[in-house]
Amino acid sequence: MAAPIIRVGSTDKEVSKDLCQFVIDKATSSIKEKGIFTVGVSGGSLVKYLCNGLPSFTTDWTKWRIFFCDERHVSYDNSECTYSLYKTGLVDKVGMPPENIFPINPDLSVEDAAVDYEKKLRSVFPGTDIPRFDLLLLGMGPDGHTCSLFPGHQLLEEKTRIISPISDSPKPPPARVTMTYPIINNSSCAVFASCGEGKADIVQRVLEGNEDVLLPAARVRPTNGEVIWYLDKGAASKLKNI
Ligand SMILES: O=C(O)[C@H](O)[C@@H](O)[C@H](O)[C@H](O)COP(=O)(O)O
Repeated sequence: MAAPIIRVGSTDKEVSKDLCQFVIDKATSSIKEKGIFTVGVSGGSLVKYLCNGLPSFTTDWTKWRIFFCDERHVSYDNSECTYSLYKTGLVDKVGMPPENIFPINPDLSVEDAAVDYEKKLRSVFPGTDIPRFDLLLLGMGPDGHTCSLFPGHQLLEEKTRIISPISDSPKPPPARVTMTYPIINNSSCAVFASCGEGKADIVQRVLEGNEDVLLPAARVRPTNGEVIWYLDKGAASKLKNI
């Protein structure tokens, strides 16, 4: 895999604008090429970056298929529910058909919700052993986690399941459903967005560190794909090689 591409904006607002432009360009080329755009989104600050920027763009929203790189296993009316944040912040705003976004079912147990979600996901990628997303949009926590894949967790070693439950997430809430590396590293393009000086240390460790135990975000290395980092000046402030 080629080295990650790093794009630095002066503020988080500029990161949001540049990131959304990139997402729209990806969608445009995927829709032109295949008639569909498959994208995975994450929670946390990424919700703000995408929902503040994407609604102002023109695209054929009917051709989008939005999945979740991870989701908290909480009811839809819980403020922690990532799906509900995108439903109100993007889907309803742009008039996207609600059937084009695929939530995790909070009424099932976390294990059954993961199985149910994988079935829904595979229905959009018929005939493929491991679905290949056009784009995965990721965040990274201060400990280097991404999706709901946390340092030292046995899920980092998952080699067969593409979607897995987790019930001991160190980042609350504890119960979640997450993509695993087999599907993440089969994507065409994985994009991280991180802003703020609080992320500077972990960004430097992930992008320039040579730690023998790779941090979860550093393990995102699509076999036939690219990794792009959208950072603001604060998050990039400790990088030496840019
Ligand atoms: O739902 C979640 O909790 C996320 O998917 C999680 O992986 C998030 O992306 C990181 O924790 C970074 O979050 P921030 O960008 O808000 O620090």
